[in-house]
Amino acid sequence: MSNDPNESEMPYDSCEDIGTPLNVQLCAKYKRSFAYITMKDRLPIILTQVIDHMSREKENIVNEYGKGALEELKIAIGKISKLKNELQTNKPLILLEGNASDVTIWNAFLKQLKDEEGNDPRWFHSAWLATECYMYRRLREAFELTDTLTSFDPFRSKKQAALLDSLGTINVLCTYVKRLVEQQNCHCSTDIKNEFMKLLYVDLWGNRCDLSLSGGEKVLMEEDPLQKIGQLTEYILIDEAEKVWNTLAVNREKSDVIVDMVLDNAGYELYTDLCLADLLVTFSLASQVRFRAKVLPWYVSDVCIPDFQWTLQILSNSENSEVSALANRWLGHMKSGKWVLCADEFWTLPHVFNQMQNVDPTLYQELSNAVLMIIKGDLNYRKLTGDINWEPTKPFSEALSGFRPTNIAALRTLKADTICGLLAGQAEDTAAKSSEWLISGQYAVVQYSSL
Ligand SMILES: O=P(O)(O)OC[C@H]1O[C@](O)(CO)[C@@H](O)[C@@H]1O
Ligand SMILES: [Mn+2]
Repeated sequence: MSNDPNESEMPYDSCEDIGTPLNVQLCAKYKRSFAYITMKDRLPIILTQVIDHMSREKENIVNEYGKGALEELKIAIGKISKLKNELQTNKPLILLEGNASDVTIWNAFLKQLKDEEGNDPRWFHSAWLATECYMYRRLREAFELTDTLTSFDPFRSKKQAALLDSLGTINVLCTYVKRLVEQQNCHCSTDIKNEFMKLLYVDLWGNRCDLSLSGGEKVLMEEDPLQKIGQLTEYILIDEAEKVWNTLAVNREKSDVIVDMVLDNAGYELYTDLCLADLLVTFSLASQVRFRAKVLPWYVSDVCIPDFQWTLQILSNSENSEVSALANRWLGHMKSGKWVLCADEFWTLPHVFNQMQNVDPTLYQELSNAVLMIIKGDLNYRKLTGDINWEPTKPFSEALSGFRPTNIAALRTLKADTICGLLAGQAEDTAAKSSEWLISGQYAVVQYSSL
């Protein structure tokens, strides 16, 4: 390894052949970690796919964004190739350019991200959470600084295909949910609880469908997700769904009961989010659900505002009359204000959630006005619990490290090597059954922390 901290090097030489030590943040410098595999293999593949997509779709992109887009597309491809090279050769992370509103926060973050020896942050040596978020932000920069491609989303077609490919499952779920919400008066509170639990689990398993883990490949869903719930129970390592229900039940029928849902992936997962959100407002468990989307293309499949709108529009135009009726009902929720769609900058910053109160006090305050915050997915879980290699038995509420805007429910399938809140011996038992238990998406948790 070179002694000159500014000289780039091949990352593989400079990483230690050990796993992540306990109680430190995940980082690609530990070769026996998912962070290392992600930096070395997964992220370069994602960037290559973006470049291939842009080259292949050149004509269509020019048709959509205008003639000037051709030249800017070439320049953007060059920038993304450079970005990939910087990553693969472990260069220092450079500051962001431009006047976008998050640039100052990002650059302040990057400036304080020195390593223990005071060296500049680098792809393989700095916190994985920071470097991976930075990659998506730099990708955005390649389009943001153009005249013609500012609204271009390199993952849009993958997200759209993910929804269209899961229409079979969506049809099945739709028949069930439509009947449920249309017969809202025939349900006693035990029924409502059962239905809530079912849709919560469907929503949980919907998180298996992210496209960043699969390298952009489709993740096919079960034909009938409701039938699968029972078989999947043994894969839920921590199940605090009952506590989530209790929080909602004590506030039922009250006014001003807001539930925030921090969204994760577009496609089938978003559909399951919407089904659960319909149940919440229909059965007076919430007077309003606020969906929290991303402001820029993120981790391949995350929901941005246009993805949310496109999803409702496509479903409302469906030839399947039940699918279109349910989507129209949802458009009605948007119109009436029972559902609100927000996009907040904080979710695409590199900060862990316990920094929200300092970085975005307004968002923290808004979340404090909700009765419950449902946090979807693996990345959000990592940010929620600090992205630290905790002792697996570390209590969930302690791992939140002071982030307590309201009651919190985290719904996550495990796709990164961090976990907390397990019983003694549970991590070892699960690892004995499946060595990939932390990263395969096969296992899940529903974790709850009360205010
Ligand atoms: O969509 P999710 O559930 O946040 O998953 C995102 C993916 O990104 C990572 O957090 C990092 O690449 C993975 O561990 C996970 O597969
Ligand atoms: Mn995601």
